[in-house]
Amino acid sequence: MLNLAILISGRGSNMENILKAIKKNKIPIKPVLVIANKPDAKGLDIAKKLGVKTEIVESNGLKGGNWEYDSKLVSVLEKYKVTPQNGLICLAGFMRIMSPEFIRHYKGKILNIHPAILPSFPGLHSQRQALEYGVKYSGCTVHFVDEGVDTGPIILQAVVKIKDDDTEESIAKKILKQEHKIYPKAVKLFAKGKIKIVGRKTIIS
Ligand SMILES: Nc1nc2c(c(=O)[nH]1)N[C@@H](CN(C=O)c1ccc(C(=O)N[C@@H](CCC(=O)O)C(=O)O)cc1)CN2
Ligand SMILES: NCC(=O)N[C@@H]1O[C@H](COP(=O)([O-])[O-])[C@@H](O)[C@H]1O
Repeated sequence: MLNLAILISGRGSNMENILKAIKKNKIPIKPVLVIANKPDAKGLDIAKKLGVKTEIVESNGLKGGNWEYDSKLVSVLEKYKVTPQNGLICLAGFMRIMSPEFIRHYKGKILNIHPAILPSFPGLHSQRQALEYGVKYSGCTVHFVDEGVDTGPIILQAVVKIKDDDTEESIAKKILKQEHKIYPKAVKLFAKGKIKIVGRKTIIS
């Protein structure tokens, strides 16, 4: 069975949702670790209450895309036997760009949830980008993480309608509801070996 590590920076609602779905739906993957890059990440206590080990690997001002930081992550991940051979890493509100070295080390073993229908509105504050652009629909995307920002092969997407009286907060709230539906589904598909990467696309069996 694969070992799962979930990386967070804050609230951790996607992490919590994945852990509860694994237990409730008997998803064949073993959650062994939650890592936060911020010591005050609220999700850490939630993970502990759900019986999952936690570690803090602080950024200490190191910019994203930095192997000095990511190499520390790899040491912790391997301590918990989350290796390229038997591991899956889920980025869940982990607000750091992963370095090319980290991506190469865990090639095809890193997923991310993004609060927009990629390739629209990559990067930060995607819900605000959607509001300011005036789109009528937005949503969320689970994708493989590659060396680009939010450019990896897409696994699952879900759509929400944007109404004229929506705010950044109300948009984020309804997108998050969809995130909580598709991320556990993507973890289940990966754990069951149902996802095949073909070029820059995925084939789901
Ligand atoms: N190599 C990749 N790393 C990450 C990806 C990815 O697609 N490729 N996805 C992100 C998640 N994410 C959007 O979904 C995202 C997270 C963070 C940033 C960003 O610009 N971070 C800044 C710091 C911001 C901060 O500290 O608040 C940075 O890292 O310098 C953009 C997109 C996860 N990583
Ligand atoms: N660009 C990355 C990004 O914006 N990620 C977003 O951060 C939130 C984390 O919430 P959570 O901590 O409650 O899971 C989620 O909405 C996730 O899509």
